[in-house]
Amino acid sequence: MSSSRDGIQVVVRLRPLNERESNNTAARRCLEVVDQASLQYTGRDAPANNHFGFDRVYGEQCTQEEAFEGLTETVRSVLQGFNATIMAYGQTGSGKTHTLLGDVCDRQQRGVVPRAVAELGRGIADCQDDCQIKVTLSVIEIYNERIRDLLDPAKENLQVTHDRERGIVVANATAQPVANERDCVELMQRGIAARAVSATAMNAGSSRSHCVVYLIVERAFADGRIECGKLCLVDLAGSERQDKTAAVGLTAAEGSQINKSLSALGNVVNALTDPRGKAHVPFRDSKLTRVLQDSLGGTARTVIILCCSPSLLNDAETLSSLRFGIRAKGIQNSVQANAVKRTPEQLGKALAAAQAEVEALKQRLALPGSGAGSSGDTPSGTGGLQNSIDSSSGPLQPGRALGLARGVHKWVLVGALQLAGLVAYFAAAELLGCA
Ligand SMILES: Nc1ncnc2c1ncn2[C@@H]1O[C@H](COP(=O)(O)OP(=O)(O)OP(=O)(O)O)[C@@H](O)[C@H]1O
Repeated sequence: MSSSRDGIQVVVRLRPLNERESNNTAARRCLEVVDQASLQYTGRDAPANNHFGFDRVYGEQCTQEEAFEGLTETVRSVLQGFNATIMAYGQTGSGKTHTLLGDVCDRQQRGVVPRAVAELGRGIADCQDDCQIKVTLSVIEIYNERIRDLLDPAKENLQVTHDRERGIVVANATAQPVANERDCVELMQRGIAARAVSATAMNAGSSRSHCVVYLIVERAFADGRIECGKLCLVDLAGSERQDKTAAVGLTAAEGSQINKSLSALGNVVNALTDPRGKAHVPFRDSKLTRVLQDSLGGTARTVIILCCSPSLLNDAETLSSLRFGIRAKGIQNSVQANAVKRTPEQLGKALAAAQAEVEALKQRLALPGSGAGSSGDTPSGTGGLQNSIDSSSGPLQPGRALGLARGVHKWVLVGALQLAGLVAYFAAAELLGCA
């Protein structure tokens, strides 16, 4: 299966100053947009080079529609069997939930998630392939290191597993089939309403959990193949300083869990971009990083939306988000489509074909004069493989050329035999459901 090395895309979105920030006498700004792909940090403790470049920078006047425009290709790739992740990152109150969800019922104000649902709907309508398409929706939250199913909140300690056809998944999370955009939006609203939210001094509707919406698209073809793509939309809880949020009791405890999982995320990003390479990547240090394992350094197309406050009151947090984003931009994913799932009939056919190949190769190895069964002093054994070696190897001595070809011929045949055996093994294992 082919894959391409793709850097994680990082875009920045500035939110407008809020009332408290614009009323504050010290309400100066810490960020200036320079152009569509860069900005300047003008806050305190500015680094020597205070220009930061990203894949795209959206200023305070950016509409929800504009914020989504650059994401359509990523969303549509799910219809070709890719995994894609769109994740909002930033301090508390910086606009993550506004960007990802917005006002789900308002066409102007709806955010990335409902727009992605609509985009998938358009992609399905445009699809020319002869296939049946099924879309399922799951909504989960990671709250205090436990994964809760927001479509069935009684399920509250779900586990993360790896699945061959879909990559990293939350096992046993409700995956509700959805027939149209309206179904999907209604269900999403139900899930989001069950999410843990509290009021803090920084945000009246502060999310106390990381929320992940999964849209899984399965395309079943007439020949039995099933292609599966997964769109993972992540609204992270925001990092917060207890002195600023004025959180106490449960809200403070939640804040410390949020910070802990975000620092695990930072550690994963640091390990993946360690210039010395080969660092251990601590994905298992938190549920959040485990859920994001195929999005960070894995096979998914990933876009991070850095949400930032441009107010000087939040300069330290904004600078920290910019630094996180620059680091994350250095992560390389090996983007590749998911494994195609096959029906038992198809697997049976693959198994029979592999067995036939094994038999044919065994017979060929046993044939006198094949040049592969013995140490190779038979005069023939000059198949297509040898011809290609002879012609590509230049003016070799005849004896040497023949010896080399015989050796290679033997090992290629043995290798092919082993490969065919492996194909047969995996086909049988998958057929029996134990792969
Ligand atoms: N681009 C924007 N335009 C207008 N209002 C915005 C924008 N971004 C955020 N807001 C407003 O700012 C407030 C905080 O935003 P939001 O709840 O999205 O922050 P958050 O980053 O999700 O915070 P938390 O991490 O605490 O959940 C909300 O009232 C939201 O409507």
